Formats: sequence, structure tokens, C-alpha cells
Amino acid sequence: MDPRYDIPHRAAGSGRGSENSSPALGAQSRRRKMPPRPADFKLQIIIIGSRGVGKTSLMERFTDDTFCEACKSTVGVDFKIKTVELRGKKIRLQIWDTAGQERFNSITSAYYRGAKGIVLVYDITKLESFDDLPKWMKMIDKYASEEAELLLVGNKLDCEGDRIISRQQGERFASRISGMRFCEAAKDNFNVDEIFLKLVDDIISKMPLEVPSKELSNSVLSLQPEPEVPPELPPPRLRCC
Ligand SMILES: Nc1nc2c(ncn2[C@@H]2O[C@H](COP(=O)(O)OP(=O)(O)OP(=O)(O)O)[C@@H](O)[C@H]2O)c(=O)[nH]1
Repeated sequence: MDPRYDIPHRAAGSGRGSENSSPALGAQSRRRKMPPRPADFKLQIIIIGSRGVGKTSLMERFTDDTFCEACKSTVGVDFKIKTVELRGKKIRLQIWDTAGQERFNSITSAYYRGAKGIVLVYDITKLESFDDLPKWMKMIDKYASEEAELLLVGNKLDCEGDRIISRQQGERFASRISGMRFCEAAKDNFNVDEIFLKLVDDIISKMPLEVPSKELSNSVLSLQPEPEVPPELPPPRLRCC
């Protein structure tokens, strides 16, 4: 893995402190009570793609380093949080996992607008999921911000024997979309951290990181709290051919 991508491990233990700690543990418990350094940025990333391509598995692998053998199909949207450090900045990622079933499009479309990064996933063993890509691009064009970074992921690389979509086909599709990156991955942790971190790196490399600290803290404060409700719909944009 690229050493620039430094992911802090989750703190071990229950994290439950006690007001009556022994003096010998005083310094240690005081250290434990230090509030964590606030994030410099908060970013939203949305994962989209047809049903069963592995969106939930990718999210869980990246955020919790696990995957479920038989995930339930996502209903509407779900999200997880992960904090990473890149380019000396602490970045709190909110990763939205959307349902692949078309009947949820009216719900999931509301989450596109706030996303700074969009991961569009297909299954390399399912032609239909690849054929659906233009449909997903239409959703992106209609609902996402024009500035959002796009990443196309051909998933289930561990099923090479059942592959139907070649790597070249994936690359060709991505090359036709302005600024879209492409890679292949698998839930057993092939390329998963790398794809998310590369996407975040692409996003923050375009952000003004060297602004004066006062402005930076203002920009953090101005970021919205975790969106419990979908943001307003964006104006349509034209990107897809
Ligand atoms: N072999 C293999 N199976 C995978 C991979 N990723 C996901 N799966 C399996 O594919 C099935 C669907 O995975 P999900 O992660 O639920 O797919 P999803 O895209 O979130 O599905 P929806 O929520 O219905 O849109 C599950 O049985 C997963 O275990 C992978 O990389 N390799």
C-alpha cells in the first residue's frame, strides 16, 4: 500500500473512563481524556451501481476491515464514517452506500449532490451490471455536483474465472468520461483501501489546503452536520456522452 496513506487504527478497549482512577493512572487517564484533534475536512463519498455488485462489501471492507458473506440488499441508503490522514490533514469520511435496486432511485438520488467523490461499481462477472453503467452516468449527470471526482470500479476480481467484462472494457468506458478513473477490486481486500484513498487524495489535491488557519477552521465549521435527511437536489449537469 502507498505509504502516504496513513490510516489511524481504531482505539482499542472500551474507552470507558472513571472519575475515581488511582493517582498512578492519573497521567494516563488525563491523556485518555484529551479530546481528539478535530478533523480538518469532512467529505462525503457515495457508492452507486447495480444490485449485488458489492457496494456494501466495499464500504464495510474499507471502514471496518470486514465483509459479510451474504449481505442483505441495501434498502434506501446506509452510511459509515471513517477518519483518515492524508497530506497532513485529518479527513472525516462519510461513506454513503446506496441501494442498487431501481425502485430506490428517488431516495438515493438525493444523496448525490453533497458527494465530493462517487464510486460507480459494476461486477466483472455480470454483463448486466456493466450494461447498466450508462444509466448510472445519467443519474450522476442529473443529480451530482459537476466537481465530484468519479471512480469506476470493476468488482469481484477474485472471481477471475467467471469474468465476462475484460479490464480493457472497463478502462474504455472510464476513458470516455471526463476525469473518471478506473480500477478493479475485490472484497477480500484487493485494492479496496487504495481506491478509496486515491479518490480522497484526488479530492483534497484540488482543495485549497494552504489557506490561513482561521479560514480553514471556518471552512470546517461551515460544513454541515451528518446529513440525517437528504440534501436538496442539485441542478442538472451534462457530463456523460
Ligand atoms: N466473490 C466476491 N463476492 C463479492 C464481492 N463483493 C461482494 N460480493 C458478494 O456479492 C453479494 C452482494 O454484495 P453486496 O455488497 O451486498 O452488494 P450491493 O451492491 O451492496 O447490493 P445491493 O445493496 O442489493 O445494491 C454478497 O453475497 C457478497 O458477499 C467480491 O469482491 N467478491
